[in-house]
Amino acid sequence: MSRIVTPFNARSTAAEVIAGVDLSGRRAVVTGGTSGIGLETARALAAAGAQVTIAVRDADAGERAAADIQATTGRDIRVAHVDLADRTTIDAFAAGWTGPLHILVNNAGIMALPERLTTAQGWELQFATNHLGHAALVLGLHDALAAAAGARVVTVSSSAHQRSPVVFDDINFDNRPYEAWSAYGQSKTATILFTVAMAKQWAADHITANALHPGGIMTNLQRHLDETQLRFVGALDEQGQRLDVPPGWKTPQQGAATSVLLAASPYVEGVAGRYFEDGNEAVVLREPGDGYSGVAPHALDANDAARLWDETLRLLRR
Ligand SMILES: NC(=O)c1ccc[n+]([C@@H]2O[C@H](COP(=O)([O-])OP(=O)(O)OC[C@H]3O[C@@H](n4cnc5c(N)ncnc54)[C@H](O)[C@@H]3O)[C@@H](O)[C@H]2O)c1
Repeated sequence: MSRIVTPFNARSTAAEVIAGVDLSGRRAVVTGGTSGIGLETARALAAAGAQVTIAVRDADAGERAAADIQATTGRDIRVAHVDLADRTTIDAFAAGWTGPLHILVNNAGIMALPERLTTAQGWELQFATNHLGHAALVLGLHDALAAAAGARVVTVSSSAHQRSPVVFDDINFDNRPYEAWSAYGQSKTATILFTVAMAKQWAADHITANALHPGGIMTNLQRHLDETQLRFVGALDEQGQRLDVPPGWKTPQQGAATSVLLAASPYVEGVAGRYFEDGNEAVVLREPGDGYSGVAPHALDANDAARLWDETLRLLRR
């Protein structure tokens, strides 16, 4: 399998990646479309003509985001209530969806919670939100995706997947000390493994699935980082103020570019089960890596992907 290379790079914006693409008549769902990368992803898809629904936890924030996108694109945006840590809202949204769904962007996420929090089911919150919630959503929307005959599922992972494989024997940190980055990393590895499995499981339905790292983008995501951590990643100026775009980081419009590429670009037509960054397929690393670029072998392992698919279905049946 040769590596997919496009004309785009780390500096490309969502608007540049989607220029010339007409999404009229296509329907798209973007989770977490209220801020950061999701907001810019929804905006770019809407600007290209798609009928976009943002699936959001906070309805007021959703309405504000929809008004913002409408003001810049002239397109109506639908807002749906979906809390990815609350199964009932996911199931209600999926059950209420009618007709084909052409694009699903699993974008919402939480990062590096300083303490171990769990859902009502006892699932560690980052695993529950970043992976299980999206898995329930994707599975609930399967028939709508299949009906689109060529649907694309795009999942926003992170280079932080390099920090941990899925620890199948103790996913919820019941028997090991909780560590924020291991928990986030595990959840993001799960999103890639699930993508690999989905691409295989649903190939006959003409549904493609790919995952990505968006780059470093200063958003609400970093709200759990303390000053030391923010300083370590270069996110503060000399006065200790957060920089909008620290050196080497991206703007939200650049951060949305790889999501939009995978959601709509002809450059990746038919491509499935792969992991991208900076608009191109990432290099597969020999070992987990430095946490910045490339994809770790533990995130593409076919056996772990099949195991996670089965384990996810089992957990969601509970
Ligand atoms: N910003 C970065 O540097 C960076 C780097 C790597 C990966 N990512 C990933 O990019 C994605 C988008 O993050 P962002 O940087 O735009 O952050 P953000 O905080 O601005 O956006 C995250 C979105 O997810 C939503 N969300 C969180 N929990 C939710 C829940 N339970 N149900 C529904 N929605 C929920 C939030 O409301 C928000 O709209 C995340 O998956 C994140 O892990 C971001």
